[in-house]
Amino acid sequence: MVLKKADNIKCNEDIERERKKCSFDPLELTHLLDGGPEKTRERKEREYYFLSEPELRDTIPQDYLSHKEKYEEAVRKACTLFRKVTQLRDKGGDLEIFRQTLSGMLGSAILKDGNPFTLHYVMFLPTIVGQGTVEQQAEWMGKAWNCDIIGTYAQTELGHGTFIRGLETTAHYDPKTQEFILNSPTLTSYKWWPGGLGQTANFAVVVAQLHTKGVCHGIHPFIVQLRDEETHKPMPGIKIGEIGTKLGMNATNNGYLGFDNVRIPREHMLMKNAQVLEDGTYVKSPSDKLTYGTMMFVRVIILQDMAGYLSKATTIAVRYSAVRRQSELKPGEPEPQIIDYLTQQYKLFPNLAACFALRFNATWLWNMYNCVTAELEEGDLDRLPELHALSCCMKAVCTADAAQGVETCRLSCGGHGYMTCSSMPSIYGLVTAASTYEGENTVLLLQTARYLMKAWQQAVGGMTMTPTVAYLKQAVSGNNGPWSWENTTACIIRAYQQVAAGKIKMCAENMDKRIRGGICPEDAWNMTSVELAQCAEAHARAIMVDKFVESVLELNVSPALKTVLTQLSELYAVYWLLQKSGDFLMFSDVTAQDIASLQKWMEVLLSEIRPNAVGIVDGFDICDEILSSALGSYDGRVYERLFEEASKSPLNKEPVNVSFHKYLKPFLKASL
Ligand SMILES: Cc1cc2nc3c(=O)[nH]c(=O)nc-3n(C[C@H](O)[C@H](O)[C@H](O)COP(=O)(O)OP(=O)(O)OC[C@H]3O[C@@H](n4cnc5c(N)ncnc54)[C@H](O)[C@@H]3O)c2cc1C
Repeated sequence: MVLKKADNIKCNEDIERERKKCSFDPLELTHLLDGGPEKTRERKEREYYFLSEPELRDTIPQDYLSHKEKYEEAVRKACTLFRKVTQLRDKGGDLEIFRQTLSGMLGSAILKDGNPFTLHYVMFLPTIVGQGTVEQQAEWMGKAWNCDIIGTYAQTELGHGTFIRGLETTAHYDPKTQEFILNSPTLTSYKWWPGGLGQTANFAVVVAQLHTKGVCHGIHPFIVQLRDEETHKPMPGIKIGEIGTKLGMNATNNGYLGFDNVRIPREHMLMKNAQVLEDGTYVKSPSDKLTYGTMMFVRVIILQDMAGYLSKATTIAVRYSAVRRQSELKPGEPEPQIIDYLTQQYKLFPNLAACFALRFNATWLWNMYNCVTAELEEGDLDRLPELHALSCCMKAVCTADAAQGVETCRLSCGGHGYMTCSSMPSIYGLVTAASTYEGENTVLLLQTARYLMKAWQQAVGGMTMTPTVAYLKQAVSGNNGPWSWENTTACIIRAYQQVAAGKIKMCAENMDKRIRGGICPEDAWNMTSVELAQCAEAHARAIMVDKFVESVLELNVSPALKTVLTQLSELYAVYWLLQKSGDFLMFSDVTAQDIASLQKWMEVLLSEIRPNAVGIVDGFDICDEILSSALGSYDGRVYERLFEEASKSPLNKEPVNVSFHKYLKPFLKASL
């Protein structure tokens, strides 16, 4: 399909019939998701501006390129892309252009296997803003913003990713020259993973252990020049390269980096928080937590991206399921559309619902992030732990659910979902990486659990609780009020909170028992950590269900759309309850009979959503160029497109491949 839907496109008949069945206006949904008709128009204009640019199109599918060619193509496209982005920005465009073209749907349509410039915008620039002094910002921001330099963020090392205090790169201050000397003392101290580091970036924010006056003050960020600005050759003492091929994101140019007595001026340490004075005196940061700022910002963006990628996967899977006919439901009758199998609906619709859950929760967390940062500017750090705990567990649950969701969507497309031209493999590659980067998911859940353990103690001690853990008070008092189960979201939300509180309480008790039994707190923590990670997940699910339901309730949309969104929020709530039914039976007032009636409710919801499924994904309004999928295009011409894609294989360009003469024929004729 083209960027603008032409009237003369001949669509597959089944998909056309689906569109006629829709009970609401998909355009209203599009406007809601974009934030209004004007925003939709702006987005589409932007998509047209970029996607109609011939230089940004693939001449042959990327999968047929070598690793080196993929990278070179990615750099070519990234330069064209950001030239166009800069032109738009200079005409008064807002920051949303960067979001859309970097990590958003548009960006992943143009650079399908990752963008070697992403780290420059997503980590290098924000770190300078977040951790640089006003003078440092004045010096570096202009250069970085105008792409006079390209930066990356080098934190992870070969030996340490999660445990950043264990990083081994050193930065020793030399007061005589007022320079830091950077070194990689061991093999495991080599930086490993930073995007764009391999052959693209010429500068980096490097995280290293700061030593001054013979004392190590822990990790701090430094701006380091990696490559000469003219020749792009590595600077003296810099050992640099690319780490090799990966499951996905093969064009992001992830790199390694080592230092051999690399000297940088004192002013290159980012000193908004901690400082080193000329004579080497160390001035501590007012709060260690200030350095969390950039990380949290990125996590919120990750949530928004997960919602986008899952919307892409569900659009492909739902449209394909409407076109595909297979087997028979009743003997002798025509083959049904596979979307009519309840098991298929069970694969697709909870993921359709999750797209909205992720979106609404990303917006909610974004608003909270903005409030807390405003409070931070005023010196008020009170809500920082709550925000940090939320961003950790929500990032973990959303990325894990999105990866599982994309994989389920791929499976729902049968064999054709395994083809790269379905786009499912590349979407999965992008999404599953997010479970590891920006905080490994289990580790993040355990960070939230640490907060929840403290919150539990506060609730037990009768202290005032912040809103997102206020439900613990009820669990402490044991006063649940009069209770009879009804199949309503209000009841379900309460049950989710009971589960989270029950699991948190159980962890606190198990920790306590172990410690009282003579086990040291650290070992008790490790021994309880499976349950601790699960209690953080339960907390995230309680929040996500609550915020999804609340967001839909507050929407000012037509009754027809409201009904659909309500069904989706109910499905999301019921689906996850049934997935975790053991927990609900153990910790909430839900009984076995209630589970049976909830199962029925879920089946009803699946059948209610069924006629609107294609309308809902049409409402996501992801154009064919962005979907880039033979299975998911608007016109539903799946089989024609699969053939078109196969014809692009270089192997089909010649009737007989050279290997026949070289190997196959001698083998066949050898009379073994
Ligand atoms: C696609 C991609 C892009 C990346 N980009 C960058 C980048 O631009 N810049 C950068 O600096 N880094 C980057 N990284 C690195 C990334 O930040 C790390 O991989 C991540 O922080 C996890 O660290 P690790 O790989 O050392 O895993 P590990 O920490 O070694 O984790 C391995 C296992 O150990 C477990 N584990 C570790 N610690 C604990 C604990 N305390 N308790 C319980 N279990 C634990 C984990 O749960 C996991 O199962 C990238 C990674 C990927 C995959």
